[in-house]
Amino acid sequence: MNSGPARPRVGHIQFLNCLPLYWGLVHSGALLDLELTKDTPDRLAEALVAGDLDIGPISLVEYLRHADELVVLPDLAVGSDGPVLSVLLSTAVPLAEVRTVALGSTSRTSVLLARMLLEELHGLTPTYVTMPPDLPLMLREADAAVIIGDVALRETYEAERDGAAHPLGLIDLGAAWRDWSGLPMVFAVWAARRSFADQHPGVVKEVHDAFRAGLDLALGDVAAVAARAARFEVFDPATLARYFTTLDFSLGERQQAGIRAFAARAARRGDVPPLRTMTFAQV
Ligand SMILES: C=C(O[C@@H]1C=C(C(=O)O)C=C[C@H]1O)C(=O)O
Repeated sequence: MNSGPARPRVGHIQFLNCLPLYWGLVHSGALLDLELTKDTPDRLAEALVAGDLDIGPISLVEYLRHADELVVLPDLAVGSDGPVLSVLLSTAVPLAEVRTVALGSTSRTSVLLARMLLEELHGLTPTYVTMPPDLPLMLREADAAVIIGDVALRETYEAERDGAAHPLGLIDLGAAWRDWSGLPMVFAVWAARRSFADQHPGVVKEVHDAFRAGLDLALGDVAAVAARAARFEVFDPATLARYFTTLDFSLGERQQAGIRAFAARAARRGDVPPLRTMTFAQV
């Protein structure tokens, strides 16, 4: 039997932030044409850079570190233009007294954003420790913690529910970035390995089309996506619907300006090489 061409190896962030994309792939049937790997953002970035994945989401900082090996898929990102709800600096002491910060190990971009804000905006010089994303454990070791994804979304909603009784301070880093820079924050983009895109431009276009169409499908029916997702999540449908519509999945001019502003700051600190140009996949 002829083995036929292999399915593209595609990454998927196993956080609620990417559930609308997954819904779209399921409903369009495009999922059948992909070999999908679900994982945390840190591991997906590592796999894409190592060549174990062909296409996938990549934390912005890891993209900036490997921009020469990657091409960006247009019109797709995980970001926010203001509050994001799921990227937090959580504090157990007043901000000015923060001396130690635990950085969640699944994040590359939000942890750097938090460091920039603490050091450059607030003039603090804390010491940092990287830890698994477990907030109570992190705050046992440090005065503050940076968390992303579902863990952070839960903390946002508990803080809203508790009001003044909530024991922790909370800074939404999407909101903090916009206040500081005036721009949207892009936490992750989708990219293909440049060598894969050169060899299989049609496949990259197909995957991009499937993502974009799937996302439009999901965002066009957010109530249904939220209701279905709520069956197996701790969040209620209204909470999920609000989250899915707060996230900014676009990668337009303002989002790209946000990327350039973040990249310039990160490069100035020596955390990433200077960004020359963002090369987009031909789709
Ligand atoms: C908005 C989010 O965006 C993310 C944040 C990332 C990071 O900080 O490195 C990476 C991928 C995205 O999942 C989130 O996870 O809540």
